[in-house]
Amino acid sequence: MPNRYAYLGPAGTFTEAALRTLEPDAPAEALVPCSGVDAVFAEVRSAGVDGGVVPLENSVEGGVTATLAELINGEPLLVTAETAIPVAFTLFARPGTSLSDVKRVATHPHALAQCRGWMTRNLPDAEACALASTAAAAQAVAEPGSAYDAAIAAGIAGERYGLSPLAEGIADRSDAATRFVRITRPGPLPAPTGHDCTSLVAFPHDDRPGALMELLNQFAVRGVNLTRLESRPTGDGLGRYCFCIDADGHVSDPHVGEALMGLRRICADVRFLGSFPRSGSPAVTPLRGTTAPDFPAAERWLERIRSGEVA
Ligand SMILES: O=C(O)C(=O)C[C@]1(C(=O)O)C=C[C@@H](O)C=C1
Repeated sequence: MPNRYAYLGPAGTFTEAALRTLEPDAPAEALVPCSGVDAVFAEVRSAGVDGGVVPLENSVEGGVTATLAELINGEPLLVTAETAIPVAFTLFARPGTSLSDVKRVATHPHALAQCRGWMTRNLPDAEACALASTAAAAQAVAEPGSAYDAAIAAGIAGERYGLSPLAEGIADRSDAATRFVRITRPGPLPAPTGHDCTSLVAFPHDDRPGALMELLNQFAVRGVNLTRLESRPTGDGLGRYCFCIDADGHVSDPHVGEALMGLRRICADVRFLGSFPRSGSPAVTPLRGTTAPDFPAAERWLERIRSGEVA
């Protein structure tokens, strides 16, 4: 039996495209469309599938709240892979519709945010309606007697649901990309590749001067490069935040391991989300004294002086 993967559906979402990139050999019957990000997490947690793929962040609109909330507060899961794919949007309608007929536009809130400029210029009076995904919007527009006149979706979704393009390339930024992650139940970590990302959430003890700097210092002094820092409310009241952090390196790398231990000592809690191969640009050059071999070398030196050897 091939591994089965849940994804934010229906067929034709950017998430499906990401899943096909991550699992190119998975047969169509192994891909399980879900109606929302929370449903993907639920399928993975209940072992209905072997893994799931969800959007994590967009280069224009930022973090995907539903995914972050599940990763931060839900029953712990592991991130085991990532991919970033370019996203471009088309306005689709039922054949025969013209732009002047469009009064209600359905799409995903992240897609709407990326096309806001075009919408303001071209459809200033249209009502925007939030649906669970761009493909769900295209599917809804295609239904007979639909409550919507048009959908903002990926080219592939419009084709799949038999819609006609009214305007292509309507995103405010033509170079936008969304990062997707594969989630699984806790288990063995992906092996280090030398080009990895470690993802975690740090919960500081309390609000005081220098708390965030102290947290960041755990990485800085060990030469661990951070590629993402996002503060999210913990839900425990205004001003209470946790920090979502992505760092270069694998938790089995000595310098990453030391940074995580330092973080664990100074934080109320640290949730490890995973170490997985990084997609995209290579890591920055490590600073002197912070390359991977520098750490075991210093440890051996400490052992020698502790055992009375003259160093
Ligand atoms: O609706 C989709 O097609 C999705 O895969 C979701 C999603 C998102 O959540 O950001 C993915 C990429 C785009 O940025 C817009 C929507």
